[in-house]
Amino acid sequence: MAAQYVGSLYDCIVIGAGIQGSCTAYQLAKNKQKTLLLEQFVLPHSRGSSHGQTRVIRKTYEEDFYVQMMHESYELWAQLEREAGVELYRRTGLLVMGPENGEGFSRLKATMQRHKIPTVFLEKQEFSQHIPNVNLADGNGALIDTFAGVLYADRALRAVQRLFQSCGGVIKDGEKVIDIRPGAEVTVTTDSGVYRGRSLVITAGPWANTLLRHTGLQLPLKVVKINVCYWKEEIPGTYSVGQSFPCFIEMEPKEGEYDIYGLPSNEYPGLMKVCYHMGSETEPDERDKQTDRGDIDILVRFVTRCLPGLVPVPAVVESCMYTVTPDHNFVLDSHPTYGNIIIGAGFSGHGFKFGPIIGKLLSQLAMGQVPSHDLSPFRIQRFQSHARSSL
Ligand SMILES: Cc1cc2nc3c(=O)[nH]c(=O)nc-3n(C[C@H](O)[C@H](O)[C@H](O)COP(=O)(O)OP(=O)(O)OC[C@H]3O[C@@H](n4cnc5c(N)ncnc54)[C@H](O)[C@@H]3O)c2cc1C
Ligand SMILES: O=C(O)[C@@H]1CCCC=N1
Repeated sequence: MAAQYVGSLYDCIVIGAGIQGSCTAYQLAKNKQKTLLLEQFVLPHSRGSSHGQTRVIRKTYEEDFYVQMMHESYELWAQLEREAGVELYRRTGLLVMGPENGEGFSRLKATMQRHKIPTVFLEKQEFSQHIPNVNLADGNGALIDTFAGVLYADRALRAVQRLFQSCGGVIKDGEKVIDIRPGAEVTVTTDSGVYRGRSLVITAGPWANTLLRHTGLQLPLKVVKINVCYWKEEIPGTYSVGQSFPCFIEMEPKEGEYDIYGLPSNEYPGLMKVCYHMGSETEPDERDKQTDRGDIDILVRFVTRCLPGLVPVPAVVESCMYTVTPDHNFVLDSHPTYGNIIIGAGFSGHGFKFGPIIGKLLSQLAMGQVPSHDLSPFRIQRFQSHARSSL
């Protein structure tokens, strides 16, 4: 057999140049680690989870651990803006509407108060004065997280990748990883090369399990296609950033249904993004064959009831994917058998805002450091009854 050429040794190889892999690679390079970032598609691309113009950023979480991570993530986004010299965040506020006496909404209110997050609690009588052109459902309460806003996602991803390269990091795009050989030095084979790393970070989004198979591990991840819907304003500007319209989340619109969320019209003038926080299962490489529109039916009913200034038929539908864990919490952990393989996965449709802090935490794991936040909610061990390991 012909000897295969094995390329130079990196301190760390990161697989996947979505927001999590790119932020991790940047943190590693900033810490003087010789780092290679591998991406299967030619960049930029729209086949994973990090593309598109906008994402919501907020501290509005029920769980203390997410709020604590978001405190630092906001600081790191601001630092990225300074380093890159581009605007990545626009403050709009976030309106949260939810069953006033429901468990989720009550927990959210309590967490906001406990963490002293600047919040306006809206009484029913004053709701339409503060938020015109929105119908608050009977039985719903409302609050505004005043520092929440919009992240410019595509711009942020490009900025982080640029900063990574400016620290000496190497990006090889259009190179699909086809094999991983664990060991003291991990060997990573792509369709056009072989690389070695002292550590490996797998941040492959919807393809996480495809790659983890090479390491004998499978996680309970469900990949779903999201129909990203934009809706036309009857009167252009009604729900726009220019009119200070906030992002919003409606929690549990109906029993058994997932949240619905929206962002003010901005990237496509006259169109507001309103989406359902779940989709139908898909294979990541077969996304466009998944044509279920049940989520769009739910959105049409919601827009008709709640947002009377929008035409209740989506004007633009784009596609994206979530990789969802059973508890909707992330996976941030070392591989159970190979301590130098680090996994960032299962971001469950809410990971973008955490990109910089996740990058910091995964890089700390890859460098063998103690992570600066408690990662116990994100351990693989919590899936013990689900995880299928062939090791
Ligand atoms: C419609 C939508 C709306 C969202 N809204 C929000 C929001 O408002 N706020 C928020 O915080 N989050 C939001 N999210 C979630 C957030 O965008 C994701 O959690 C985040 O982008 C996940 O990033 P990732 O890097 O894990 O995955 P990806 O972006 O999918 O990156 C993984 C990368 O790995 C590459 N890869 C996979 N396999 C290989 C291989 N074999 N070789 C080389 N490369 C490989 C892929 O090509 C891909 O580029 C939203 C997501 C969607 C889809
Ligand atoms: O993560 C977010 O903030 C958005 C909006 C709520 C549902 C999922 N993504």
